[in-house]
Amino acid sequence: MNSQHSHRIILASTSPRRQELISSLRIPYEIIPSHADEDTLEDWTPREIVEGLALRKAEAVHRTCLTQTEPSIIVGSDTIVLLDNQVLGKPKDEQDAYVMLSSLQGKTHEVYTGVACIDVLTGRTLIRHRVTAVTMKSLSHRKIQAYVNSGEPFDKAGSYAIQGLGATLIDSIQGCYFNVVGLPLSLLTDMLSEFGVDVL
Ligand SMILES: Cc1cn([C@H]2C[C@H](O)[C@@H](COP(=O)(O)OP(=O)(O)OP(=O)(O)O)O2)c(=O)[nH]c1=O
Repeated sequence: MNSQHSHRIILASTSPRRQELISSLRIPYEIIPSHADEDTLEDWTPREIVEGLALRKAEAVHRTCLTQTEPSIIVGSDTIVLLDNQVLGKPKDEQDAYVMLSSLQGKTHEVYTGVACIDVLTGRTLIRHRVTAVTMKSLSHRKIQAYVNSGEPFDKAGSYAIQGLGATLIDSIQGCYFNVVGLPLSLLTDMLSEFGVDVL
């Protein structure tokens, strides 16, 4: 085994975007989808939501790996959009996606992503988050409806995907792009490094 990659990475996620992003790190990994519930309390701050849910996803997978003897790091992650102190998750339906995009257009919002890493053998846990500011262009009703009709908003926090057709809706961002897509690679590699796993 390469000493750089002394641990296998276990991504606790069903998100195809996160799977694609982690594969770009070129380290050995496997996917174990986490089916943790995503309920949160009313008084949680955005940071508490994304860090709490990232940890819950990683812990749910950790419970299934307790007998494992191979050194591994479990990675859980959660993304929300915050506009004027209001949390926007995934849209429930087309109407919900339309309303979210109408409120986001022409304004700057924040995307929070939490990342939790658990060392399977020792239980050592690190939890962090990143924030990226995203400014959306002013959009006509026709454009918003056309984007909703594309089907892309579903399954995406805030009802858009910056990595897809949604790129055409964005004016600018400040901060990590990968944080918006759902897995801040620069933060994650810093965290992995603290476990002795160096990507480069
Ligand atoms: C803002 C934005 C979000 N998203 C996605 C990333 C996440 O998959 C999703 C937020 O939902 P999450 O609940 O964070 O993740 P998930 O349910 O898709 O996957 P899992 O919990 O199994 O890891 O929104 C984009 O793909 N592009 C974007 O531009």
